[in-house]
Amino acid sequence: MGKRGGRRFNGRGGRGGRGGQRDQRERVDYQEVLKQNELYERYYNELGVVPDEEREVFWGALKRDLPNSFRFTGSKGHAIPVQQRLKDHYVPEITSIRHNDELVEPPTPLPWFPDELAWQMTTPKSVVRRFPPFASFQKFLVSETSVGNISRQEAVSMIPPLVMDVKPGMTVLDMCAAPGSKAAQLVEMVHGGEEDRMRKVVQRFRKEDGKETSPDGEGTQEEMRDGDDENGDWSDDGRTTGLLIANDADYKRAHMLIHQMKRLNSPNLIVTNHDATMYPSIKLPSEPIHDGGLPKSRYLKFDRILADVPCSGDGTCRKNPGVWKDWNPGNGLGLYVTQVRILVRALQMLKVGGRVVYSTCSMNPVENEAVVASAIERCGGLSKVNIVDCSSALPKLKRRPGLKDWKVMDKQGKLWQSWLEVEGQKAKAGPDGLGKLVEGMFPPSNTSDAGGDIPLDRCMRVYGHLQDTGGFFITVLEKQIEIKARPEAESKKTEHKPSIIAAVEEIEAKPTDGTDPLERIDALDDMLPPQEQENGGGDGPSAAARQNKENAPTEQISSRKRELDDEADAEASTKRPKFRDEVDEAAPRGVEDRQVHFPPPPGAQLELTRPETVSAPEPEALLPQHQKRKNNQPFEEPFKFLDPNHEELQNIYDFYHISPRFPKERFMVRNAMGSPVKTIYYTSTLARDILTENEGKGLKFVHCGVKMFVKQDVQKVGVCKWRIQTDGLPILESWVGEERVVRLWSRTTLKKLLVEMFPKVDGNGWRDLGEIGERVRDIEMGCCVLRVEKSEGEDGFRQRMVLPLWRSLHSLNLMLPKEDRKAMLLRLYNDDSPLMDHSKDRFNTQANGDDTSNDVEVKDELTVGADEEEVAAAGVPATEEGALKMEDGAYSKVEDEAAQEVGVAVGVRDEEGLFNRMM
Ligand SMILES: C[S@@+](CC[C@H](N)C(=O)[O-])C[C@H]1O[C@@H](n2cnc3c(N)ncnc32)[C@H](O)[C@@H]1O
Repeated sequence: MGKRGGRRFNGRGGRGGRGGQRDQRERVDYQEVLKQNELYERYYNELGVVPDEEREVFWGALKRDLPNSFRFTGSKGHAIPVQQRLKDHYVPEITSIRHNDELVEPPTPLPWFPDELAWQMTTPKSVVRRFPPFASFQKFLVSETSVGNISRQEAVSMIPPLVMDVKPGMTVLDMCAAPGSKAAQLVEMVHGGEEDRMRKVVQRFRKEDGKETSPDGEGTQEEMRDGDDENGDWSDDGRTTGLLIANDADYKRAHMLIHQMKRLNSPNLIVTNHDATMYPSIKLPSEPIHDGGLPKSRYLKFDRILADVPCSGDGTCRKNPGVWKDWNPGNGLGLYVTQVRILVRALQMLKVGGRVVYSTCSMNPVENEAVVASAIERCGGLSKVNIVDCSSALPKLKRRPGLKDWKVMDKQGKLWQSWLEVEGQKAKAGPDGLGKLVEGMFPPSNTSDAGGDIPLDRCMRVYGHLQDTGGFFITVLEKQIEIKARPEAESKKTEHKPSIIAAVEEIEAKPTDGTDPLERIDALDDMLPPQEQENGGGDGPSAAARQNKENAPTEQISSRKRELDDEADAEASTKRPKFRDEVDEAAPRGVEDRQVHFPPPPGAQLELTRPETVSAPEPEALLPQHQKRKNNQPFEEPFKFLDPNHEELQNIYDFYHISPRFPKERFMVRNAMGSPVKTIYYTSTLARDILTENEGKGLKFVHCGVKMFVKQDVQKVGVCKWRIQTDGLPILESWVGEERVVRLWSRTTLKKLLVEMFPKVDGNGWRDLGEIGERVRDIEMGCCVLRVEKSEGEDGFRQRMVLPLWRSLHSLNLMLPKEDRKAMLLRLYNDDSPLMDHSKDRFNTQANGDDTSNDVEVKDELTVGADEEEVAAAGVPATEEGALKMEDGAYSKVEDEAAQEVGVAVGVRDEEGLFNRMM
């Protein structure tokens, strides 16, 4: 074991070939990778992370392919039917498949994940993709993944959110969140139980109002009383009042995160783009003043924080073969300082009694136990911050205790027992070669500044051989009382060296309007009672930031930055090749790309966040004034909240007969004028307060809000131009008046609506639409809500569903993207037959000259590939009257006589990625 040599890393992925240049994205078969790295193996063997007798199975597991794991996502109500389909249909099907003369092992639930909502499968992806008997299972996976019901996620990566103990209503921060698998879990937790609560509240409200129409007899007063005691978050009519702020320092990755999170449609999510080592304090509205004094500034503190920090990722070698090739001790050493800074900042922003979960997918104690111990020490010791004993959490998860003793390997591969030994060497031979080693990387002594023996054994280590997973490290920290973190300069254990990235970014981020972010940062102390402040309570982010700023005047920063860049370049974080087996057709490319664990050197990271690499920006001079970039940051449209009495909102409320009880002051738009031009978003109250209170103060908000209403053209005066967007429907539907609701009970009817786009309603068409025929014949044109109700019998549904429906002049249409229709057909009816588009029939009939209908012709090919620019070039605004709009798959065709006269079709892809057709 541990010998270098043998087969060279070659061929499809590795080095060699074309002038020695490595193609970063080339696919390599994991089996072909040489799984040897002398330093990597020697280090972990010397540390004794597992007992000698386990060594062989430990390394054996790390050299095997990682099973594929996935999670059913969304609310429970959403996830359970999809999970049920897997259990009832695909597991039995797979159990009977033979591959290479052996029965295939079907997917199995991860024993430690609640409610069997996460599964793992040992059959290689390549087999599932190519072996014909898997075809229908593969189709299921792809289709449910494409609509966001299944999310591929490494099993161990699911652990940190599970031990955070997030309750609905909590305020949660995910400091390093991209690409967002854990953030998705967290946002689901913030919304826990919301569906049930919201429905119960509506039913109670309707009963009180004498309008009870519940067809399924659910939500009796009895249940309501029981429910009131559960889950606690009833203050906003059952909607969750909690918040997740998901952050990533890399602008591009922050957008990857948005892409991942958007499909969860949470109004309780904000995405930010900051360096977590100096995450800015977020201002809250001041409390009302009663005694005539000055309003006191308030800043947000969090109930839960996840610090899933950038790390060397050496626990991911089962799926990132680059680890075998590139592992070197410098990777972990170089990250220690940033990791400590992120954790200390997390602890500063935490409420007393709150929890920070610190995690990495590295097995290296320098990135794990050493970081935890150093952060505790910097925050004032165990009386301030303690490690939570999680031995009773996730009882079926096999794990090992954190290390209390370890050695540190320097960049040359020499192992050091203790800091004393390093100091001895320094005294003898000078610091050469010891540059990265600092005292904090070594095990804390019992007499450490932590005020006692830090119970590092409460940290959790997960190894690959225990449950056939990757390696992972998780620690839960609890804040006992308010803290004032010791500046790094005073902490003899941490490297006394400014974070150049942090310092440069801080200076760049400084608002030009004269508001110094440090003032806000310092003002965090204002949240504390005076005596706690005197006792060292409250700390701004920026013990580190202040120190950096003080220590690093600009010239010094640039020269030191160059120096660090050089150092980091020398360490050359590895950009790994992409291996063939890692390609997942179902998952968005790059989302699971673990390259992040080999973060680029600091200088490169700065580069990554530069707007130039994000997209080719307009030359600054050509941009309208409100779009000029500030501080070299990419431009983000502002978040502007609508006046609750805005005429457009009033029209919407009137048309849909929305209950006045549904809040009106949470609607916003994303344009500088603050006018509802195209899309109206909905946010929670706390998200709104944060966005408005911090506007123009240097905070980099990059996403918030759920699309609730989208404007489109209509065929008749009086029809509301604002359709309800699928994203916001679950939040709003219960409050929409019966006047705009269509109810459906039969599976046969829904199937027809899913398979057929634009079924005819006029003439005798409505007669083919089953139990909804008369209702849709008579309902006013425009958008309405289709309620699929629970009912008994073979043709009934066991789950209720709500879908948006559009009634146009002659036809009807479910406003669902094609992938959603197909996924539902597969899940509910095991049907993957092609969809039928009746608007095309009408087009053909008209073309043959034997149709008298007024419908407007639709030709698919005219829209495909067209985008907004084309419309702009054609001089037709996207929402111009007379337009015929068509969504990509979600046809919301508006048949308009005026449009017919235009006679030219132009396709537009709007901001939702949907096609709008202009005629
Ligand atoms: C291990 S990944 C996070 C994975 C993520 N929690 C998930 O579950 O999908 C670390 C992330 O930290 C980000 N990052 C690196 N340095 C950072 C910093 N100083 N502040 C905030 N984010 C940082 C990287 O861009 C990367 O996306």
